Amino acid sequence: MTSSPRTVSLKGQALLDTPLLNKGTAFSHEERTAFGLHGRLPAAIHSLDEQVAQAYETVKAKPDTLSRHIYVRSLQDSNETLFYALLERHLTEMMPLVYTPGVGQACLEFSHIWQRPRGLFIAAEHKGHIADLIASPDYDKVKLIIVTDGERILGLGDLGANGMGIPIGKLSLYTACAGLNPDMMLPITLDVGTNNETLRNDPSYIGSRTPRLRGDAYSAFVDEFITAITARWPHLLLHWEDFAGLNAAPLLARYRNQLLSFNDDIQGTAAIATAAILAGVKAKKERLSQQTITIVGGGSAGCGIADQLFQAMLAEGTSESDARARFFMLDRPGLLTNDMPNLTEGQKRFARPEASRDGVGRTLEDVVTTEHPTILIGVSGQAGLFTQSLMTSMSTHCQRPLIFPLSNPTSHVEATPQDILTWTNGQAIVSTGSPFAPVTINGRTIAIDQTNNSYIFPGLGLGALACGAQRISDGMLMASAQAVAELSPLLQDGDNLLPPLEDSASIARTVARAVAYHARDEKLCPDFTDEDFQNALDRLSWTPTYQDYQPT
Ligand SMILES: O=C([O-])CC(=O)C(=O)O
Ligand SMILES: [Mg+2]
Repeated sequence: MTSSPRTVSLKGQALLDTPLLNKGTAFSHEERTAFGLHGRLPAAIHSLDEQVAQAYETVKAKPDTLSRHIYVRSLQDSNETLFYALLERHLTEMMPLVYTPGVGQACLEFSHIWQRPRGLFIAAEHKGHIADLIASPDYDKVKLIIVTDGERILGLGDLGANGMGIPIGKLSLYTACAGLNPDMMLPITLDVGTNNETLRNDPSYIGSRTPRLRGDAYSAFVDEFITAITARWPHLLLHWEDFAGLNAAPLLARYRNQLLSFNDDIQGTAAIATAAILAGVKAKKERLSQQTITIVGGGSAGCGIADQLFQAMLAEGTSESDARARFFMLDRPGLLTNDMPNLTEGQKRFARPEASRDGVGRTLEDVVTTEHPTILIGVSGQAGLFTQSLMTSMSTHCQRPLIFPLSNPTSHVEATPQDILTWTNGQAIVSTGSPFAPVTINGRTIAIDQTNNSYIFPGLGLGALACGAQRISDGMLMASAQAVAELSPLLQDGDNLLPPLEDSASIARTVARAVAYHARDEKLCPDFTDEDFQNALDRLSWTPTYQDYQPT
């Protein structure tokens, strides 16, 4: 308990129903008297530590991931201090529940497990009235929004309004990892319909049962949303999440200079993949521009990763044409080539100059056996794509190939780390997007790195908000990648590419600092001193502890 009591105006049930103020059984006898809580609460009085210990036991006793997810989410909706204390103290165990893979399952079941509103569902029928939806004083403190339209939820595809689980889960990591105050966050789902027939036919589906808005109607809707939020919160950070490939990059390009915003799947994923690869390449005492990089999946993540690795090669002094030649990008038609119709702008940048066979490109097997990639990245959403023969081929041509099956959640991974390490006889440096248990191979136990944008976005957001940046530049993202790369245990004789997740708080601070100082160098924010920056971090920060309350 802190010494200076907080003045609280709510009383009775209203106080217990406010998750950021509720303490449950931790209300003291005096507080129960002052706020009319006697009888509304059972007799026992517990400390936060006791509550966390009890909640932890309850989580462990649940039979499966979904029930654990439902339980921890119910804590968030009833007592956020307890929820975040639990997350912070058991981060590596709790993250897979509130985040991938648990959140993937929760999104699949979202309509069935939905109990209490959190965040905003802005539906197509609200067109013309979006400003009214956000006018409430309830939203006065908002500084950070994660928005999705639910069309590409992890590797699970179009989940419509069920995708709301993702902004909720990702926002909780801003607090659990970077310490951002949860009272400044708002998860938003743009419910523009869904093309998922199964959902539309599910009587319990909570979203709009219409086909997705497309074309001009979609653009006008998002435009109204952006106009409304920038008028309401001029200093907002908007984090775009899990939009489908056809919209993700165009939306980012359209708005990234209009407001402080980034797309986590394109830029956050790219930054962490770059961090892990830079660390791996440096540990092998090689240069990035010497690598041959195969990326399977030409969606937002694949194109984002290619762009950022390309920039990192240029920074090594390589020419544009030499750098481009290092990339092989594959998608559904196989190796992407210039002559293919309907390539996205991002794919065009990495399509190869050779001719396809009537729109069909070379297979992944062909590319691996003939081009001898040293780095293989899977962002395809297709489980099992990295076969044994492919992995053997990778390790035949490269002593220590970097193999990153990054698709989420776990069920969509291109190959499990266990299989990859077995098939390559422990030669591969493996990193996944979702969490995996350590693998023992040839008597050596290897912890599997999670090359997930959760290493980047909490610190990126914290840094950008703290320095008051006007926008998020490519340079700020590269600074975040370099900051994480420098923390790599592999560079200090450790086994892993990335620092452990338990260090998330200090990683987020390091990333925040790198991002903010880079923004200052680029003159994207007002000048600041170290002390200003520290004060700004403190103003944005929150720790899950209980304060004493006194009534107004
Ligand atoms: O949510 C995650 O774990 C990473 C991510 O952004 C995605 O897979 O879309
Ligand atoms: Mg995502």
